Amino acid sequence: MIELSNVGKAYGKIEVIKSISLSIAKGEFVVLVGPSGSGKSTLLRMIAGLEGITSGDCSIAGKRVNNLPPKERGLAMVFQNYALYPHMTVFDNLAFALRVQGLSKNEIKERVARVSAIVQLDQYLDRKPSQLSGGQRQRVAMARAMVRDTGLFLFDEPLSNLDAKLRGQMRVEIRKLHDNLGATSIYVTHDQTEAMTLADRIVVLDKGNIEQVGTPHELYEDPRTRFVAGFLGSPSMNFIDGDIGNLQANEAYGVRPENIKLSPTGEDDLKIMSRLELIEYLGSSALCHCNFHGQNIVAQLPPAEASALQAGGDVELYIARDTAMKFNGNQRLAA
Ligand SMILES: Nc1ncnc2c1ncn2[C@@H]1O[C@H](COP(=O)(O)OP(=O)(O)OP(=O)(O)O)[C@@H](O)[C@H]1O
Repeated sequence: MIELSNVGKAYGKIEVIKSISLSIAKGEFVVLVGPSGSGKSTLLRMIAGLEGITSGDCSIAGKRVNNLPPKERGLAMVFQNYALYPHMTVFDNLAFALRVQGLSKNEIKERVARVSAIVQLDQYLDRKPSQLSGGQRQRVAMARAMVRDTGLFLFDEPLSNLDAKLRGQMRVEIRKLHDNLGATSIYVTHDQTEAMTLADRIVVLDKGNIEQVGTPHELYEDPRTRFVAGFLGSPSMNFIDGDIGNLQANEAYGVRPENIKLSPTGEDDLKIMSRLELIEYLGSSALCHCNFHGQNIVAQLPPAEASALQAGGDVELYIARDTAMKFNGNQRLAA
């Protein structure tokens, strides 16, 4: 559906996208994730036609689109901030593009009903934008892009201004809509939870390069670099160096918080004597923030185990060696 070959973008001498190649199949939900400034939005806007392409080729549905204006690319872009028509009701804001397309009244009503239910605004169709909260306005904006049903959606952080609960609900609804329409979607976020839960495949970007591409499971279980290992997973992976195991200079262990235990797991554990500084209760688990020679180590424990501990005391941590990854600099080493 989308083919990027050696696509690059430079502003003057500064290369913000460096020769990226990526194929996206019809029906896929691909999430571009990375820290601020990694080039996610720029890459998405290049696909949309809102930014020029400095080098390489971008094709959509088999057609090279490098020089095609956004309108002619057959896609809908869902932004975080998307202007609404202030004098029109929510219904008319949503129906506007469909009327221009010449759809029948019934078809328009049906599509508006479906999409407004997804964004939980079906009660507000008669209101004007000025009578809505900020989050509601944002959802109208999203719905307005989605109602067009172009088969290809580009999302740029559409949920970032919403509260956590609504964000969780809308995430599920976006994924359902994608599945129901058989659409192809590319979704930009810096939120690793959104990436893990929404994506068929995640593309991790750093400094304008692709660090790794894979399913959420592959990237979590088998990250190729320390950057990817540290970026995906919440709470994030601990990196521990110094006098443990048989680490060489420049090497570190990577240990997920859920793999740290308070009692031995076998013969060959990594053992860490640390100082417990703080316990954070999350309800279904507790995060124990421990200090090992100045390094913060987070262990995720069942609340009952954590409640037996005292902040300020020493605590011995055990890590099964086969759950620990090893890194040299940014590179993952073989186990
Ligand atoms: N018009 C411009 N001129 C020069 N540099 C730019 C321009 N637009 C963006 N950049 C730079 O390109 C890089 C990538 O920006 P981009 O917005 O794609 O990052 P991002 O990963 O989407 O970040 P964020 O999560 O903060 O939105 C940044 O370093 C940014 O400063």
